[in-house]
Amino acid sequence: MQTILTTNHLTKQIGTETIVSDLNMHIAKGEIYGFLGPNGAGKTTVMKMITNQWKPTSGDIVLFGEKLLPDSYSFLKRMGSMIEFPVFYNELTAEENLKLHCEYMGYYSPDSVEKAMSLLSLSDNRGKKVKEFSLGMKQRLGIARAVLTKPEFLVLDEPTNGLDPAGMKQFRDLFRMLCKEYEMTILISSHLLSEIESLAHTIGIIHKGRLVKEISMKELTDKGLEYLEIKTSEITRATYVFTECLNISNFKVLNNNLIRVYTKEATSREIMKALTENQIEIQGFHSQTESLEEYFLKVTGGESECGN
Ligand SMILES: Nc1ncnc2c1ncn2[C@@H]1O[C@H](COP(=O)(O)OP(=O)(O)OP(=O)(O)O)[C@@H](O)[C@H]1O
Repeated sequence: MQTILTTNHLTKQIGTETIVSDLNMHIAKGEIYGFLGPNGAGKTTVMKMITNQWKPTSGDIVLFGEKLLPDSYSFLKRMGSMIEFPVFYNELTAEENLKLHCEYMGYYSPDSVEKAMSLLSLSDNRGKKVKEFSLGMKQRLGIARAVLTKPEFLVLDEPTNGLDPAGMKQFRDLFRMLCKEYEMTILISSHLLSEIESLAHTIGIIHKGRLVKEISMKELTDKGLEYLEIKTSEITRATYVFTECLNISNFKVLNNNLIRVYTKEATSREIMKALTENQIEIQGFHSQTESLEEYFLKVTGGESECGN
């Protein structure tokens, strides 16, 4: 599997504050990588370093197989990005802004501007000055500019900001299409779990500047987020049975009579059998599936500010 981007111990300090810390991220060619984290986690900072806007304090970034250096301008031609709020020449029209970007990037393809505007449903507004654009329209124009030169790698920072639900869905469909038909690799940040869940092949979860988890959606699904919740007044003995008899390490004591066991290491039948054989009184026993949202809260220590 070819890798488009790897970061090695990527760290960014501003003043005395470490905003991104020892971050090791891996993005495979052709995938949509969902970069998930609560507000202020460090997503934008990482994206600014990847797009060479900010220099890392330490660590490095390997992009398209080569180390990114402060003067690595050629890489940028292979990338499209929209980070934070897109900025345009407000007195120029949407079409003029896009044409200008093509010139700036040295990209000459006669129908690219038209195509990008049509992909983003902007064709009817081509002649409108950007200063007359709504926030959602600017966001569309930002994506149009990012995809204009058919980049291999697209870096999008919370691209659905300012969009209504129909617009969000349209964007998701567009990203899937760009990935599948244009073979673009896409890094997309979000604090909205629902957005990432249905889109990404891999998710990286950042929390307080650290990548706390990087996992493929397939692995996440296969791993199974199914768990059993067992109610018993004999928590200590039950945990002993898990570790000593069943060799289960993935469980969590929720309170003094409730325990949650992630069931990949043993079947629920085996768990029930072992508990009853050890004369542990079971007051409740049921299986549930953890949502990605719960998973996210778990790995970020329950401090997420996420919402749907
Ligand atoms: N120029 C700066 N100077 C000092 N601190 C900064 C600067 N830019 C960002 N930070 C701080 O770095 C941390 C990470 O910010 P960043 O914007 O990367 O997070 P984020 O995950 O993109 O958040 P959000 O989802 O709110 O956009 C925050 O605590 C922020 O206050």
